Amino acid sequence: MSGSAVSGRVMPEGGVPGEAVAGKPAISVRNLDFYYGELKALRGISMEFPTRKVTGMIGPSGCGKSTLLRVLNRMYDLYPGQRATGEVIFDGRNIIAPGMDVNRLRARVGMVFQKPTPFPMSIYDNIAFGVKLHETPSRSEMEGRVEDVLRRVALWNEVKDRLKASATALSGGQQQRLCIARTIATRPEVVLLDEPTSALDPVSTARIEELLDELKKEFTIAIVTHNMQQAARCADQVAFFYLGELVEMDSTDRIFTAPRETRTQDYITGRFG
Ligand SMILES: Nc1ncnc2c1ncn2[C@@H]1O[C@H](COP(=O)(O)OP(=O)(O)OP(=O)(O)O)[C@@H](O)[C@H]1O
Repeated sequence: MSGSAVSGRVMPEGGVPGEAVAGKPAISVRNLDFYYGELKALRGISMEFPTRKVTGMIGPSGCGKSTLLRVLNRMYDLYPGQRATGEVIFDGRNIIAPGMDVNRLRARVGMVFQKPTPFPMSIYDNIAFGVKLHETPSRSEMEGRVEDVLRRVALWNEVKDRLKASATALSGGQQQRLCIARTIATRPEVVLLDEPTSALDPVSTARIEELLDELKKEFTIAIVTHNMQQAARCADQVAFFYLGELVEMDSTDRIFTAPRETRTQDYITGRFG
């Protein structure tokens, strides 16, 4: 076995999980703990999210995957009693330290949720709304931006004649693509996706997965999924979590063909979870 055991966790040769996948990290997590009141939901997480790669996050229900995503753009700040310690370095700064402009952070580290969550407004305004929070583009620039992001999520042809219609009238798959368009419209560096296809049919799921392949040319992506095939298809590296700990993270091939840890092997072969 290559790699070294650190605190009961197996790391790739030479250091922090994530370094096995080449490239400069967009986000580096160091010794992160997270608490919901008294409950410690994340324990000593250290990992890298390589730039313009897809990091898949897997593990049984309650192991802390969504919690980690919520730390990466400080979504937890909205809830009293929730706190993080350690370091999450993004663009040279520890984003969980006080003094961070969290609104700006959330534009740079965008999030897409499990259930499509379009705002109750038009398709056009769903995209324009977030952009206007951070920029003041001219009307024609905004129109160009809306068209561009709708094309990139392969929704333009379906909606170009009804941009002023309500987004809530779209199908679930269309709504999720709109939510991804809305997220990338603020030109983030990182896109976080929390089980983005679990509420969608197989055709819509396939379209979102194709889209991820396109998006990773431009964005660093972290995706939580319960679907092993999806992780295998989409991710460059996969992190397996169990009871709030990062058990193992490595290239997707390695995790699915030769995991170092028995718990990872048991999970990916369906023995628990
Ligand atoms: N708002 C909350 N208040 C208190 N505890 C919470 C809260 N949200 C999550 N937890 C707890 O934190 C732990 C991690 O939960 P989290 O939702 O991150 O897991 P998960 O791996 O994303 O699970 P799932 O796959 O079911 O979405 C669990 O023990 C959960 O019960």
